[in-house]
Amino acid sequence: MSDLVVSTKGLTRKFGEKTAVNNLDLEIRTGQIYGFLGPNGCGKTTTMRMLTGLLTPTSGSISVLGQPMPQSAEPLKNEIGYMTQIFSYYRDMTVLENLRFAAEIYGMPKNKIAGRIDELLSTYDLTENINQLSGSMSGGQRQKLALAATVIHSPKLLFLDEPTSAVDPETRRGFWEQLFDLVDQGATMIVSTHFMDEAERCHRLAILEHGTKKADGSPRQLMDDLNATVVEVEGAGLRRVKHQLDGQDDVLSTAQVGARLRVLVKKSESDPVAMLKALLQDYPDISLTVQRPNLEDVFVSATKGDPS
Ligand SMILES: Nc1ncnc2c1ncn2[C@@H]1O[C@H](COP(=O)(O)OP(=O)(O)OP(=O)(O)O)[C@@H](O)[C@H]1O
Repeated sequence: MSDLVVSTKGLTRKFGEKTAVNNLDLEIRTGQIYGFLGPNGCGKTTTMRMLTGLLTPTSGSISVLGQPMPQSAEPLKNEIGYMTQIFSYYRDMTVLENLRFAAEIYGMPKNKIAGRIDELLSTYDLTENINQLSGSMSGGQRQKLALAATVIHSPKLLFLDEPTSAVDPETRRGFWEQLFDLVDQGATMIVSTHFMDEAERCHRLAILEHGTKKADGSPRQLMDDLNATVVEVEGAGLRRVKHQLDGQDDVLSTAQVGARLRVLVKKSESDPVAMLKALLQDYPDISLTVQRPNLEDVFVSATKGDPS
């Protein structure tokens, strides 16, 4: 049996003249956290809406859990959970009321609802908030409620659209621990993000820009396969050094990170340090060292853009 949970071929969505998603081929396997990494407007939400059957593609095909989308959206409703970018539960309802409402939407058997809600309140640390209006909760608590409501029917496949963009780093870490618990229980998930640290936690990633997939693979594989050498420059006058290097043929990008300038040099350059030294003869006191690539380097090299 195929372990493909989601596959698409040539998936495209246009809005008038605008191509939001362009010829996207995806293969997402069971038990993975698969990330869509890209800046605002690169097509992450549009892709998720097509994969969940909420939006019809302009062209291309989609298979989700072995069934065609959007035709199978209704029968697959109970197998899928979708946590949208904006909190989509009722702010003027309590935590308990929202969870009961979600259970009813999924048509859960009445005798299972109370037990499942108790379980979720405890897992997501919401027991004390049970009678609190969700509109009066903190962003982190609301996010836990949204996740609890999304998984109330124990879906096999979860879509999470920029789930942690409104919460602090500690809450984000805790949230990811909960995602790994869900994977451990057998779920597969697709998570969109524009945070590098979040993308690095995914098993696999697709880097998207202007609706096009620029690269995909595991974060480690993408870093190992980077088509550039990373050189860090340290010393005085980094802003001037940057301006000197920007636009040079073999320099893909420069970015200042604190007191260092991170320079991506084309892989075809056999001695990038010597090449940079030659360009920077007027700066005798700077030091240059080759560094391991990180995911941001991969992103910059794949898109030559700004991760926003
Ligand atoms: N209903 C729509 N009508 C017209 N254009 C749309 C529509 N939905 C999305 N778009 C456009 O398609 C492109 C992709 O948008 P999308 O929301 O998928 O990006 P995204 O990567 O999810 O970004 P964000 O995180 O900001 O939502 C954008 O240029 C957007 O303006």
